[in-house]
Amino acid sequence: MSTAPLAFLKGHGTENDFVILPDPENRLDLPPAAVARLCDRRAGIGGDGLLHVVRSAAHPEAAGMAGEAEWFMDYRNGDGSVAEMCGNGVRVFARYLQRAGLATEGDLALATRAGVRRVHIAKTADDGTPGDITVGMGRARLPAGEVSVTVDGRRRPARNVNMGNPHAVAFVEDLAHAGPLLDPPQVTPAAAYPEGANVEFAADRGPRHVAMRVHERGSGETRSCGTGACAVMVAAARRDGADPAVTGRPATYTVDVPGGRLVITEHPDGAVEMTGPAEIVAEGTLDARWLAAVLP
Ligand SMILES: N[C@@H](CCC[C@H](N)C(=O)O)C(=O)O
Repeated sequence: MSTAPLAFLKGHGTENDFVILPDPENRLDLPPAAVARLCDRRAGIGGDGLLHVVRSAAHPEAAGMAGEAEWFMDYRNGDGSVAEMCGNGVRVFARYLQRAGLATEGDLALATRAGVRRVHIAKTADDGTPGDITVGMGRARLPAGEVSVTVDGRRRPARNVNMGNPHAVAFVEDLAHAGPLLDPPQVTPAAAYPEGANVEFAADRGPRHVAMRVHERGSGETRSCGTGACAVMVAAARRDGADPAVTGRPATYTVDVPGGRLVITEHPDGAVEMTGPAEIVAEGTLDARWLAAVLP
């Protein structure tokens, strides 16, 4: 049983919110039930997910990246499951490092389960507003084969896009057509997503401008998903005849999410970049008695 006080922070990126647990030497055992309790909005701190901040060299999944990236984002979904990548999480993770004096404005490399991600922290404005953060999200993979998403009894064609984690993107005329999104939409064929799927519903707002809602694997409907916004951008560019690999020109889309706005560019070599805000909203100490009951 752990009784030592434990520091936490709370942050969000376009209202995709996270419990942040700094643990440089990877001393914490974080079983799924403990993560789910920390992310519980009534019985815990509350968050869509958890960012466990660990030195790459101290984590078995990241030690191989330690030469390139000092810090590893050990990301967990709100239900305690592990995910490969979290786009909003990377920005919030970088903001935490900046606030803690472990990173400065400018360039930074972070280790994730999807590989090393390059990050740029823009300059803080004169009024103190922190600069936006740009993340090199890697290349999208578009597995072959048709997929579809069924919600409220209506089946819609979707695009299978992998941004390090799996997404199904369905275009709709109206985001309300996604329904209440209380349950995971059904994605078929299930074999296309052996590890489950994040499901995005996207609607046009103007030229190179879309809006989306998302049901996240392991978290439910959230107010933003960075990898999901990138998946939507990539699917929209293919649909619009703007695939940079074909046109030879970068494509930039604005993606509105319920919690804000992200700007995403795909380059002719396939590299996807996402820019958006990230904010730390609180820091504190977990109650030792509560923690002893939650952590093994
Ligand atoms: N909110 C994230 C994605 C988090 C992981 C996802 N739920 C999964 O299981 O793949 C983002 O901003 O990308």
